[in-house]
Amino acid sequence: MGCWTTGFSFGHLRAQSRVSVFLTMLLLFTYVFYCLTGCCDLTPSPLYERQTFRNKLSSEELRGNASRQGSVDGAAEEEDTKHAPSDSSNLSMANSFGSKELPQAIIIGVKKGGTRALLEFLRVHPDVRAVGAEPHFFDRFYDKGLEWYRNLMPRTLEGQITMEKTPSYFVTREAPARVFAMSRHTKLIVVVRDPVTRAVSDYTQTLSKNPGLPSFQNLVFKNSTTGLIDTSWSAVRIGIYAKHLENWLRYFPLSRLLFVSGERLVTDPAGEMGRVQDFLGLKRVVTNKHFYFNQTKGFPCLKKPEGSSRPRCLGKSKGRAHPQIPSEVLLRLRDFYRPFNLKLYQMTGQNFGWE
Ligand SMILES: Nc1ncnc2c1ncn2[C@@H]1O[C@H](COP(=O)(O)OS(=O)(=O)O)[C@@H](OP(=O)(O)O)[C@H]1O
Repeated sequence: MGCWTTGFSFGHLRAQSRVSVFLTMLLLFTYVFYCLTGCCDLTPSPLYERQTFRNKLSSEELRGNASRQGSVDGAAEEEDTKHAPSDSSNLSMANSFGSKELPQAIIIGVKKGGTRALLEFLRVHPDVRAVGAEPHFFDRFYDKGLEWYRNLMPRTLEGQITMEKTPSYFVTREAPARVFAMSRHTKLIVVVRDPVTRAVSDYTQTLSKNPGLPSFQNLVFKNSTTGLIDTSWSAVRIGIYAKHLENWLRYFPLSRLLFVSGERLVTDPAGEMGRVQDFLGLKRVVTNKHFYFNQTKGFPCLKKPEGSSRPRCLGKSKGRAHPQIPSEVLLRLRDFYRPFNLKLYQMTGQNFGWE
């Protein structure tokens, strides 16, 4: 009886150790497989970075994103999770090679100019790696330091360009000095759009979040009888491009800046992309064959965006219908902007054709 009990215990123990060896092997195998698919980054970014970046920095973009299917406007981090399985594993692989670098080129503005479209079009280029969400480093999070900023960037290989877009940089007083302190060689891209349409687009976005907002005409005038425009309203202020540009030219020569026409980005995306690729010193890879005009959307869309095998347009928050604004209000605003527009044409040597 005693012998039987002892024999049983040994057998039991042997079985137990076999199970634990099996479990250890299984764990090891799973870990190795996990790493091979690029999911175990050896230099993981701090939890703060991941959470804050997703939840706070890009909240506007991510919020828009959550409700969309098959769109590319918003944080790429979120979008990547919506790709087909093969696409996402390719992306994980891509994310595990190379090193994180500070951006060599930044889309600094302007809000509602077409910055998302430009970034997504650029991401088609194999030599461009860009962070999808807006980091807001040079305006809101500068005190977090350059290392924090660099950690937000995707990994790049030799010869690839790191990019980001945060349209509010263009109108941030401190931004030029800060970007200059990072690198005087940073290439700066500004997508400009008719300031009147831009103001209406800006207003439309705010209205979509706050339906109780006063009317455009109520906000645009300081004094509606005299027709005095309220330049303290950000929707108006952002469109005084020449003023903001003066601020950048204190630090950067004009040759470091490229002005993209927001209008032509819609009517001739390949043409504008040609200029952008030249400016960035890239081969002209993104061409006409990458775009098609989507009649329903009313905008050019990508045949195959980065990491996807399906054509995709930007989401619902891009290309919204604008509310009807009385024509006399728009005319008054147009008069207001005219001298600033002419100044911009003179400063840049480009006529954007806004009447
Ligand atoms: N291809 C394509 N698809 C959709 N939308 C396009 C495209 N190209 C330019 N646009 C215009 O981009 C406007 C939004 O600009 P931004 O992306 O700079 O907006 S944001 O500042 O990031 O919120 C957006 O403004 P609204 O039309 O007022 O919504 C569009 O007119």
